[in-house]
Amino acid sequence: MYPSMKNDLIIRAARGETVERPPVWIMRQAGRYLPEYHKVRSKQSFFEMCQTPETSCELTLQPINRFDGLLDAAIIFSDILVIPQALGMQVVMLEQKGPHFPEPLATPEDLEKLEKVPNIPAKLGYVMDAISLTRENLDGRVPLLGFSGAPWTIMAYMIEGGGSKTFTKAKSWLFRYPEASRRLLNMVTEATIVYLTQQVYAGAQMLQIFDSWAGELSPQDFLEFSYPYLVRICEGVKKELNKSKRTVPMIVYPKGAWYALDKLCDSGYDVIGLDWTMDPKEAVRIRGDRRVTFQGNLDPNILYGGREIIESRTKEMIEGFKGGKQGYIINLGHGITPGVNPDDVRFFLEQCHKYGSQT
Ligand SMILES: Cc1c2[nH]c(c1CCC(=O)O)Cc1[nH]c(c(CCC(=O)O)c1C)Cc1[nH]c(c(CCC(=O)O)c1C)Cc1[nH]c(c(CCC(=O)O)c1C)C2
Repeated sequence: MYPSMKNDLIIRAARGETVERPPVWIMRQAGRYLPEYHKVRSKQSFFEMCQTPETSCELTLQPINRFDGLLDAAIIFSDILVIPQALGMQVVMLEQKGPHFPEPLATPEDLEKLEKVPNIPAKLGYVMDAISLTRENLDGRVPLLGFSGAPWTIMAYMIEGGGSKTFTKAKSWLFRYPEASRRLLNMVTEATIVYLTQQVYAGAQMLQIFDSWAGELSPQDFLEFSYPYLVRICEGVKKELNKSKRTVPMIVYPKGAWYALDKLCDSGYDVIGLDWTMDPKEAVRIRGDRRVTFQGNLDPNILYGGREIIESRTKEMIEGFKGGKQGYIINLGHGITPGVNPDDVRFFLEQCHKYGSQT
C-alpha cells in the first residue's frame, strides 16, 4: 500500500470532473534546465541514471521539491528509447547530441535481429523498481505518471538511428516496405502494452504516450501508420488493467497532428496533449461535448520571453480553454528546453495557479 494522496487534482481533471483549478505539470520537467540535474548527470551516463532506481527517483523528485506545491504531477525519469533497447537494439546518449543507435534498422531483413516478444519485466524491471520507489518517496504529494513512446515515433528512431530533420529513412520504410513497417509497428505496440501495464502494477497512476513525430506524417499516413496503434495501446492497456479492476487515465500527445484532433477525440484516450500550433478555442470547438480533457499548450519558447509575456500568454491560454476548471490540464506544448531559467519556470507555475483559480 502506498501513502494516501494529498493532491489528486490531475486524476480528477483527466476524468473530466470539475476541479478547483486546472492542474499543471511540464513535459521534461526533470531535466537539463535544472542545475541539480547536471550535478547528478556529471557522475553517471544517461542510461545508467535511468537504470538505477535510486537515481531515477531522485531526478523525478527534483522539480517536485524545487517547486514545492506548484506542480500537480511527477513523471518518472526514464526515456522512450528503453523500448528499442528491450527489443534488442543498442542505444547510447551522446553528450550534447542526443540519442544514437550504432546499428539502426536498414532493411526489413533487420527485423529478424529483434526480439519479437521481449520479456519486459526482465529487461525493464528497473523502470518498475524506480516507479515503486518513487511512489513511496512522493508520499502522496502528487500522482506519478508513467510513459512510453508511440509506435511511429519509436519506429522513426529505430530506423533513423537518432533524431532527424526530414525523417527520410523512416518515411521511406512506410512507402517502400508497408508490410514490414506494420510488422515493426505491431511489435512495438505489443511490447508497449505490456510495458505500460507493468508500470501501473508498479505504481504509475496515469500514463502518457508520446507521439513526438506524429506531425511529420501526412493526415493520411498518420491515420494509417500511427492512429490505429495508438488506439490499440489504449484498448490493450485498459483491457488488461480491467482484469484486476483497475483504471488509470491515459494521455496521448500526438505532436503536430492538429489535423487529426476530431478523430483523436474518439480514440478512447482520456486526455489529448496539444502543441502550440493549435488554438485552444478551436480545439474546444472541435471537441464539442465529447468527454475528453485537453493538455497543453504554451510554446516552450515563451519561457525565454520575460515575465510580462509569460503572464499574458498563460492567462490567455487558460481563458482559451474555457477557464480550465473542466476538461483541462496545463502544460507546455512540448518539452521544456535546456536553457530556460528555473526562476522563470517558477513564475510560470505561479501564474498557472493565479489565473487557474480566478477564471
Ligand atoms: C518523458 C521523458 C522523455 N525523456 C526524458 C523524460 C523524463 C524526464 C521528464 O519528462 O521530466 C528524459 C531525458 N531524455 C534525454 C535527456 C537528456 C539527456 C542528457 O542529459 O544528455 C533527458 C533528461 C535524452 C533524449 N531522449 C530523446 C531526446 C530527443 C532527441 C531528438 O530530438 O530526437 C533526447 C535529447 C528522445 C525522447 N525522450 C522522450 C521523448 C518524448 C518527449 C519529447 O518529444 O520531448 C523523446 C522524443 C521522453
